[in-house]
Amino acid sequence: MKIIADENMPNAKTLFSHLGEVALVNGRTLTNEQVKDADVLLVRSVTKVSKSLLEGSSVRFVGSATIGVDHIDLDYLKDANIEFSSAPGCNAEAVADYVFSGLSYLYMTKNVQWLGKKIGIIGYGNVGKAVYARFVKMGCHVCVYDPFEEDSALSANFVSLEEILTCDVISLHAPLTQDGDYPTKGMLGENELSKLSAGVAIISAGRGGVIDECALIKNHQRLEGDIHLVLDVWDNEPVINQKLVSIVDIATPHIAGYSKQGREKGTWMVYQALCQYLKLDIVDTNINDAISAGCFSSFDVVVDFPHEEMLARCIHAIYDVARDDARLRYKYRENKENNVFDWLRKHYVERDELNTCTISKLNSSALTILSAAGFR
Ligand SMILES: NC(=O)c1ccc[n+]([C@@H]2O[C@H](COP(=O)([O-])OP(=O)(O)OC[C@H]3O[C@@H](n4cnc5c(N)ncnc54)[C@H](O)[C@@H]3O)[C@@H](O)[C@H]2O)c1
Ligand SMILES: O=C(O)[C@H](O)[C@H](O)COP(=O)(O)O
Repeated sequence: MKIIADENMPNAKTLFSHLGEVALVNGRTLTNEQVKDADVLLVRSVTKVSKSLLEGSSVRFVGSATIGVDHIDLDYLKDANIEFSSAPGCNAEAVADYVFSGLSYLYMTKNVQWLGKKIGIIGYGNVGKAVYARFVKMGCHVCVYDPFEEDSALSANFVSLEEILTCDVISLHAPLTQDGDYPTKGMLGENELSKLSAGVAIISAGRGGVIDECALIKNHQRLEGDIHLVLDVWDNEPVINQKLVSIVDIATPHIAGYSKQGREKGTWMVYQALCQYLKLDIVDTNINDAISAGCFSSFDVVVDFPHEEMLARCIHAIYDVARDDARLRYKYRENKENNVFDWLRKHYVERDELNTCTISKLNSSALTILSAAGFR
């Protein structure tokens, strides 16, 4: 069996080699010619999987080690009788870590107070739920907009999109969709963004294209810069709008989900799905062998800062979004070529999830808030 896998899929050779010959490829530039004689195709979000990529090939199984599936033509795969599996939820905790690291950055650099404030979440899937749960445990007033979930049995404080626009913090976790009843493409456009008040913080870690970037720049001007922006995802990646980069607080290259554990889990979930498809037992690799433990298993915090500062210091000890922002700005200054975005992603400096780390030696209210933030 021939397996083509994206070279940025961690552990792909280790996990899949016993099933067949594994060839690692650049997922962004993959061609029909390269996949022609493959049986299995394993991708990440940068590969557009469509008829033009697969027609005439022998591919029978496509796995995407990602949460988002907007790069996959699901209708085509169904019509062509090609099995598909993705990795729902694999990096949800990583994205939640990113959100709180971003807010902590805003607190430490601009004194943006968010604990106890009104928080709006767009999209109540695996990521939205993880983020929602953390904010609720921290005692924030949290609202969520998700037209597909509001009538379900799920309990959450569902509100309208208009209400979300009145929140102090807005965290975006909807997929990119172009059609259906509630397409997300441009869902935060001029009409919506013109309703934002000064001082709002927006974190965008779902997909580029959900926010209309021209309207965002325009409203940044309207609010005279009094809007705090943490952007991980962009329209037209990997070629991103440098004007927008220049006005946001944090600009990162689509790495919110790039914890070591989140990426490994993505590969692991696809591996499990392929074994199931092939009706094979999952060869004696259990999930604890496939997913790394963190580098710091615990640390003591003995100084009692105000909660936001204590949170920021602890979160940033494990993951500080500012380092990814600094790398992005530095690389774009040094090198104007278009491959900067993908280079940064390929050479990402690995980070652990907060949940790999235990914190001790604090009073109980401080410990409660840190465990709400994701620490063990
Ligand atoms: N930046 C990153 O590294 C990163 C990492 C993981 C996921 N993502 C993106 O985040 C998205 C969300 O991840 P997830 O795991 O929660 O996915 P999910 O599929 O579990 O949930 C998506 C939720 O969005 C809701 N939704 C759909 N259309 C909506 C609309 N118009 N308005 C509001 N909500 C809407 C759905 O009902 C669903 O509940 C993914 O689709 C992916 O594109 C990005
Ligand atoms: O949808 C996802 O899971 C994320 O956006 C994912 O982390 C993107 O990473 P990529 O597949 O582009 O490496």
